[in-house]
Amino acid sequence: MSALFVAGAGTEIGKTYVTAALVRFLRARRRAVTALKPLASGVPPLDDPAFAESDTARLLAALGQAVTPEAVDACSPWRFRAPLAPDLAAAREGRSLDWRDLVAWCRDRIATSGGDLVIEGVGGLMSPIAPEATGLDWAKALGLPVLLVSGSYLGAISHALTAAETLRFHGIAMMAVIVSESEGAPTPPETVADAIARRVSAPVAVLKRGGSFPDALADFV
Ligand SMILES: Nc1ncnc2c1ncn2[C@@H]1O[C@H](COP(=O)(O)OP(=O)(O)OP(=O)(O)O)[C@@H](O)[C@H]1O
Ligand SMILES: C[C@H](N)[C@H](N)CCCCCC(=O)O
Ligand SMILES: [Mg+2]
Repeated sequence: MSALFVAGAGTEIGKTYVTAALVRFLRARRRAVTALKPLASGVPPLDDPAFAESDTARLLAALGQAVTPEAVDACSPWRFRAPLAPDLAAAREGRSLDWRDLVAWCRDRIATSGGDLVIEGVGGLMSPIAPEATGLDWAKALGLPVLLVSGSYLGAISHALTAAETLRFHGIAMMAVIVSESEGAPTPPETVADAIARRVSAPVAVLKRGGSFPDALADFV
C-alpha cells in the first residue's frame, strides 16, 4: 500500500472511523503504519477531556500510542478549535494556514515514513482548507491514491458519485470506496454500496456500524 489519502464524500461521515479501522487491520498483520490527521478543526485543547473524542486521539488509540503533546503534534500539527471549515476556524483564532506548508509537511512524511502511511483529509473532498485551496487541491498535490469514504444516509449515493467523478475528472486515482454505515439510514449500507459500485470502476465495500475494516479490500491495502 505504502501511502493513501482518505477523503470524505462529506464531513462527519466516517473518515476517522475507517482510518482507525485500517490502522488496526494493518497492525494486526504486523505492518508498520503511521496515521496522520495533519489539519483538523473542531479540536478542543489537549487538557480538555473532550480531546479524547478528537480525530487525533482516536487515530493515536488505533496506533497504540499515548496522547502526549509530542504525539499529538506529530500527528496533527495544524489544529483549530472552531468546528468549521479549517480556513474559517483558523481565522477565528487570528491565524491562517499556508496550504503549501501543509503539502510540504505531508510530502516529507511520505518520503520518510518507511512503512504504510494513511493521511486523513478534512471535511468533504472539496471543503476549504485555506482561503485559496480545498481538500481536492491537497489530494492532487500529494498524488496519492484516494480511499473515498461515503455514508449510507439518504443522499449519500449522490455525494459519493459526485466526489468520485470529481476525482476522476482531476486524474486522481481512487483506490476504493468504503460505505460507512450511517446511523438511522433508511436502507442497508449494501444497497448504497451496490448503487455506487454500478457507477464507478473502483471496488466498493461496506463497513457496518461498529465493524472492522472490510476483508474484501485486503488485496488493495
Ligand atoms: N461504521 C461506523 N460504526 C460506528 N460508528 C461510526 C461508523 N462510521 C462513523 N461512525 C461514528 O460517526 C461519527 C462521525 O464519524 P467520523 O468522526 O469517523 O467522521 P469523519 O468523516 O472523520 O468526520 P470529520 O469530517 O470531522 O473528520 C463518529 O462518532 C464515529 O465514531
Ligand atoms: C468540524 C468538522 N467535523 C470538520 N472538522 C470540518 C468540516 C468542514 C466542512 C466545510 C464544508 O465543506 O462546508
Ligand atoms: Mg475525521
